[in-house]
Amino acid sequence: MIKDEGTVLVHSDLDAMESTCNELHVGSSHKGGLSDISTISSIVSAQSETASNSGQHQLKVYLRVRPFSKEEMSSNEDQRCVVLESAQTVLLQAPRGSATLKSSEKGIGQAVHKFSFSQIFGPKVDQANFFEGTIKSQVHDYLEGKNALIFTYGVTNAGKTHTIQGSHKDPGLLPRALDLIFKHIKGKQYDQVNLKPYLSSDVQFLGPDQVKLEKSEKAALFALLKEEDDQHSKADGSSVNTSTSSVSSVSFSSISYDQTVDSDTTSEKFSMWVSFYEIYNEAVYDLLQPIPSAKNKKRSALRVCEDGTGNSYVRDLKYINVQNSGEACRILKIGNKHRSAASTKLNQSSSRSHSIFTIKLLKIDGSQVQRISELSLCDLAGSERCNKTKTFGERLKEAGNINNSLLILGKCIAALRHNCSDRMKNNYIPFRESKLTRLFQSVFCGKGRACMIVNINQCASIYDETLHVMKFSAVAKQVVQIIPTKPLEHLAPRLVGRDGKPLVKDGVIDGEALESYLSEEELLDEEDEAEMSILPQEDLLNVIENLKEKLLAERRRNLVQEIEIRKEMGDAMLQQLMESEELRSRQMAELKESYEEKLENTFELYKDALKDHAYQCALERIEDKYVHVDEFFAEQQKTEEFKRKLVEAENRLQSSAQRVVVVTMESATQCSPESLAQEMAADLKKYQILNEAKCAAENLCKKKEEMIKSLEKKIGELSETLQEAGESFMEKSAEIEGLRKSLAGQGLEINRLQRDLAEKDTLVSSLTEELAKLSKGHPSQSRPRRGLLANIRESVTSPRKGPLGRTLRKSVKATSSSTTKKTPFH
Ligand SMILES: Nc1ncnc2c1ncn2[C@@H]1O[C@H](COP(=O)(O)OP(=O)(O)OP(=O)(O)O)[C@@H](O)[C@H]1O
Repeated sequence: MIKDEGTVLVHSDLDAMESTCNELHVGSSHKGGLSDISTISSIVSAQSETASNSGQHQLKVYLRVRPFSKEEMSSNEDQRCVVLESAQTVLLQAPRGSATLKSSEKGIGQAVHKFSFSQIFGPKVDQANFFEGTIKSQVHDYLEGKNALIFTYGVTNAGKTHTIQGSHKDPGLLPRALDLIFKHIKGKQYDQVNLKPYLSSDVQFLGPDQVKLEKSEKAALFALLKEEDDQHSKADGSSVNTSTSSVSSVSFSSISYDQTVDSDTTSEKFSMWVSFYEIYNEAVYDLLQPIPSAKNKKRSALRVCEDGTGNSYVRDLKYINVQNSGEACRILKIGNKHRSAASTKLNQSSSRSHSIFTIKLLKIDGSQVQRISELSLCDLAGSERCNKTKTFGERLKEAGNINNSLLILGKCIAALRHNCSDRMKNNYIPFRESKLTRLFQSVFCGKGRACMIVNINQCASIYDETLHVMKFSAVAKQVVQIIPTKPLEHLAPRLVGRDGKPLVKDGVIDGEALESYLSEEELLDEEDEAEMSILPQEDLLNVIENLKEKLLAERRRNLVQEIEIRKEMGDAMLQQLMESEELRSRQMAELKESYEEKLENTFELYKDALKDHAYQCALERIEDKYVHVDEFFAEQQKTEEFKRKLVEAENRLQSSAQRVVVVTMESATQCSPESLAQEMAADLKKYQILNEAKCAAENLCKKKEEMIKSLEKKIGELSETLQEAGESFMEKSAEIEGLRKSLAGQGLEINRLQRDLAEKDTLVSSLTEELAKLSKGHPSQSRPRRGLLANIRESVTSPRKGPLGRTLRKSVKATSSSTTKKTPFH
């Protein structure tokens, strides 16, 4: 929050601040330009640097905005891309022509982005205020024994080297830190050179000859600088004052602190050692190592190793004892001369490597080293893109390596952030994928506090890259480091002898401790063999004895590890088998159920289909000539009625005919022939009517009989159809029966498979028991070792043929025969 011009109230609750990049819609004004805010941020005190007591620290991410150079000022570029809103927030507004603006116009992303930082330092902030506002408190913590890592991140030409090193007149963070440290230890310096940092965080006790060697190396290094200076001055044709004072004049006369030096009342002493190396094209080079004069001779790269505690260190890296800031500056100068720099399109002298300057401070009480603390300042190479910098050939390869290691750094930071946001998750952090992250790993994992300085320049031409850097930093800001609150005194460094063996108070070599202390890389390798050949015979024998012991111990460790791995693998296999068996039986049951269901459904479908079919057929056949049953019965009744009437008519006809005969006979005797003829005509007429009725009735009867016959025929056909339907139903039932039988067969197959599985279960459990017996025979060591992965790989890829496998079989035999006789490893 800006109180008034020139004053800033530091946000009391940094955690509450927005820590991610916020995308805003265009509309924020360009008002309140940089100069207003930059003057404000310059006086921010180190109050915000207070570490939390909980041991959790949000990664400090500072932003430094470089001022425009004269050329940039006079160019026509948009100079309003970066707007400092407050001491913690900054707006980035995409300039015309930038890819970001083009994308936002297409509706992808926004044109304005807002970022927050632990603290923002504008272009007018000078080096002294920047130091005060950023790492000064961390340097104080370092003097109290806390490790620290400070690294700068940004595109090329953004001011990273300027921030870390500065210039002779305007020194940067490193010279200021050195100066502060020397002021703090003034009068308490350990004036001997016999205690030297060793491996990652231990101390080596040097013998007189080693001390001599150290001194001569240092003198040679300084002589080299003098020589080079002489050569340069001859080439320049200027005269140079070669006295020590002239060299130490490189030190920072401009630095002045109100630092009261403690009076030397205690027996505490401090010894300071510095190293300077670079990571160039994924290879580590010692910048304090003279560059080979022969043109075709290459600099030798150093190896990154891990000590017994898993911390990475650069093997054979030179550490030089420095007594004052002048000497430290000369070391920095020598290293800078050897550093890989080149002229790129964007920067006249662009650092093409990541350079790391490390200061190790030993706190010594009497002859006891109480603690060792480490401060590293890392100047990362620029994160530019190749097309912007017009890089080709070697430059392109450099850019590729730079971008790759920065990409991995980004991945590590993102994974750390992810793990912080969800404590339950423990995502893999790819520290081992680049040398840079390997060396940063221990700090990020709690060995010390890290702090990131983001450098940007405001040029519109590099806006897209700058935005990328800002997004990276937004992620970094969310990383929370968990640092043990215990002071480092509790972790007093291990003191080792001249040949790297740990020393105990009475001077006796502790072989056991040594064995567990040395890393795999410290075991016999080609270089060791080469070194051995120049030792006297007695020493050689000792070395051989020592190596034999180490080898034995290593073999035992490998054996135990292999047994453990095999046991783990056995358990895992068993688990997998059980799981797959369970899965299979579940699948079988489900399959059975689904088959049964399908069969039932098909059966029902067939049944329905048959019914439908029969019904349809019957319907089709009777549809046209359908006669209702009631009608049929009515017709039958009518026929019966007609038949009855016909019989009656016939009877009546007969009786009439008889009467006619009688009457005729009577008439022939009694009546006149005329009346008789009339009567006969009338009777004949009656007879004719009756006969007609009879014929009609007979025709009707015939018709009805035909109808009955056709209906009987239809019924016959219907019963035939039903018969056919019944037969097809029987066929389908037989089919269903067949399917049921095959299902029963499958059930038997499942049972057989289950029996097989049970047999395999017993086999696995017998194997597990065997393994358990084996592991009982060999007490396990759960300490994880480097090379475990190699062992696993070996045992997984060639468990029978691999050397580890052979070792196991041999060792198992040897162990089983010897366990009863002796226990050599206890
Ligand atoms: N805060 C600043 N004040 C004045 N000048 C600065 C500032 N920061 C950087 N410069 C100048 O800008 C130029 C580029 O800076 P520098 O070489 O430090 O960039 P860099 O980020 O280290 O680049 P590279 O990654 O290519 O090495 C130098 O001339 C430097 O003096």
